[in-house]
Amino acid sequence: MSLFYQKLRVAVYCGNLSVKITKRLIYTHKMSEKPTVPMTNGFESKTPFLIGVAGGTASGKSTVCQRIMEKLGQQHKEQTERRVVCISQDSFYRTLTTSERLRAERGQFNFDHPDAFDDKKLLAVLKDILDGKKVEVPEYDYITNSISNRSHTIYPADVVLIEGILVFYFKEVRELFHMKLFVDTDSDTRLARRVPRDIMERGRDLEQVLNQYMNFVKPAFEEFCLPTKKFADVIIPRGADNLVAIDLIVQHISEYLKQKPVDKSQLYPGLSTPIPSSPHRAGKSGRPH
Ligand SMILES: Nc1ncnc2c1ncn2[C@@H]1O[C@H](COP(=O)(O)OP(=O)(O)O)[C@@H](O)[C@H]1O
Ligand SMILES: O=c1ccn([C@@H]2O[C@H](COP(=O)(O)O)[C@@H](O)[C@H]2O)c(=O)[nH]1
Repeated sequence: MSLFYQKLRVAVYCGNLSVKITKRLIYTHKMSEKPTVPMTNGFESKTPFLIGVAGGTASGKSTVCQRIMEKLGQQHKEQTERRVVCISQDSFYRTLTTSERLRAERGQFNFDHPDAFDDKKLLAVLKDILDGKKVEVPEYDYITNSISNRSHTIYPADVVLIEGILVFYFKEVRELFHMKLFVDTDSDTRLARRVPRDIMERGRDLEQVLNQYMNFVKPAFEEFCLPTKKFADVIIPRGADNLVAIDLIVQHISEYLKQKPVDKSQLYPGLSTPIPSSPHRAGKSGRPH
C-alpha cells in the first residue's frame, strides 16, 4: 500500500490544543494519480469536498462553520457565487406523528436520539449534492418542533459543510464525508450556552430546558454522539475559540479551492438575472446555509 493511502495521524500540540489530522485526507482531492475520493464515497473526484462537523449540542458547530465561511470570504457572497456552503442536520429532523408532536410540546420527545432524524433523506440530499445537483433544504423551526415551510436553495459548490449532533452516527452518511471535524467543548460550557440560547431563541423556559437536558440531551450525547468522536479526522477543542485549529482547516480548504478554479457563472448558464441572496443566518435558528 502506497504512502498516499496510509492513514497517518499527525498530532499538533499547542498548549492544551490537540488537533489530529489524517494525512490521507490532506491529499484527498489533490493532484494525486490515485485520488482517494472514489474509495471514500463512490463518486467522481469533481464532486464537492464534503466536510462533516459533529459535536454535542451548543458545542459551537454552527459558529465554527460561520468562522470558516467568514475566513474564506464566503459569508457575504450571493448564494449562487458561494464556493463554500453550509447545511444543518436539523433540517433533516423527521415529521412527528400526532402523539409524538404532543410529547414534543411537553418536552417529552427525544430530539437527540438517531430515530428523530430522517437519515434516508439526509443521505439522498447529500448524494444529490455530490452529484453536483442544486438542492432545496428546509429550515427547521425549533418553536414548533417541525420543519418549516421555508427552505434554502443550495447551489452546487466546491466545498459543503454539514453540521449536526449526529452527522457521524449514520454509517452511510458518515462514509460520504471527505473530512470529518468534531467540535469538542466541555459539557458545562455547552449547558451554560444552551440554556440562554434555548430560552432566547427557541422559546423555552428554564425548567423545560433543564428537564430536556437531563432526561434526553445528556444521556443521548453520551450514548450516540460522543462515541462518534473516534471517526473524526480533526478534533477541535474549545470550538470557535480555537483559532489555531480553525486557521489550519481554513488553510486546507483554501488550498483545495486554489486547485479547483471555478467560474460559477458556467454552472448556471440559463440564469440571466441574479438570484436574490438569502440571509446569512437562517432566521432565529442561527443555522448556517
Ligand atoms: N466560543 C464561543 N464563545 C461564546 N459563545 C459561543 C461560542 N461558540 C458558540 N457560542 C454561543 O453558544 C451558542 C451555541 O453555539 P452554536 O454554534 O449554535 O452551537 P451548535 O451549533 O453546536 O449547537 C450560541 O448562542 C453561540 O452564540
Ligand atoms: O425541535 C427540536 C429539535 C431539536 N432540539 C435540540 O436541538 C439540539 C440540536 O441542535 P444544536 O444546535 O446542535 O444544539 C438537540 O440537542 C435537540 O435537543 C430541540 O430542542 N427541539
